[in-house]
Amino acid sequence: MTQQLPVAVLGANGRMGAEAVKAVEAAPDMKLVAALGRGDSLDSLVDAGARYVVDLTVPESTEENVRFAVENGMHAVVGTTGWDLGRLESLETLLAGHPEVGVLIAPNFALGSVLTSAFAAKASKYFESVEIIELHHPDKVDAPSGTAVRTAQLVAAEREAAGVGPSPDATTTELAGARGCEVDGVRVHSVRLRGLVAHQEVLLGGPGEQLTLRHDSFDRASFMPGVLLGVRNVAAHPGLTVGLDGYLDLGL
Ligand SMILES: NC(=O)C1=CN([C@@H]2O[C@H](COP(=O)(O)OP(=O)(O)OC[C@H]3O[C@@H](n4cnc5c(N)ncnc54)[C@H](O)[C@@H]3O)[C@@H](O)[C@H]2O)C=CC1
Ligand SMILES: O=C(O)C1=N[C@H](C(=O)O)C[C@H](O)C1
Repeated sequence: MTQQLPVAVLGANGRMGAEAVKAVEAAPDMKLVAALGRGDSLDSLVDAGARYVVDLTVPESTEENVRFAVENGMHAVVGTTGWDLGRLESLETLLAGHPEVGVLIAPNFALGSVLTSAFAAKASKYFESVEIIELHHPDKVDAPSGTAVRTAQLVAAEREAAGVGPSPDATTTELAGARGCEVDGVRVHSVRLRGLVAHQEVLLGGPGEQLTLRHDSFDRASFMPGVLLGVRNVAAHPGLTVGLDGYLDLGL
């Protein structure tokens, strides 16, 4: 058997981290060498011989964690939200000094979600209107979701390239928040409801018709194949990759 990939999970006591620990332990080509929770020292990653770091922590911690990984030559697979343009630019600058290291920032590890975002972006230039509704469990600390932000960015880029204007909207009077927030000109609405896990709808509207693209993660098991795929591929993709689609051949 080929050598197992030495993997560390950060945020190991969280909802996603606990699931990732189980997934890595069950993967025959990986060895879990560290499982860190809040307050644990990052130096223990070096002592444990980690070569791959899976970050599933919180927006306040993830940047420092990834910086530590990169500076110590470890590849990072990151599911944590909060990676805005400024953070991504700083990370790219850091990675330029460590050209052998790969980092994957994956707003969503579920294959169905990645496909939904890609399909939505492709379809969006054929419709006058587009809005996104993301629906999550009420323990989520950030809104809108990272997935919705990423989807809106992909949609906006595709529409701009095709010369499609903004979605029509005659609203002149609004109770604050009634029309959601705007990401790159695309309206995003966030629902938080007990019982939900992670769900998203992209609504596309044209005269007399509507196309709805919906993805549902009913269980965090849905994210694990993507986490493992990320670990298996990150070393072969030095530098920064945003979105699991960067490792897939979607042919779109
Ligand atoms: N990319 C994807 O497919 C998915 C991404 N997420 C994102 O992953 C992140 C985690 O989500 P959940 O597991 O639901 O949150 P959670 O709150 O259950 O878990 C986060 C854990 O990280 C720990 N933590 C905070 N700072 C830390 C540090 N410096 N080192 C080690 N551990 C630290 C916390 O104590 C907590 O146990 C969120 O940003 C969420 O949006 C969640 C689901 C899927
Ligand atoms: O916090 C969550 O639960 C999730 N976070 C990610 C996001 O913000 O998009 C991925 C998924 O939606 C679940």
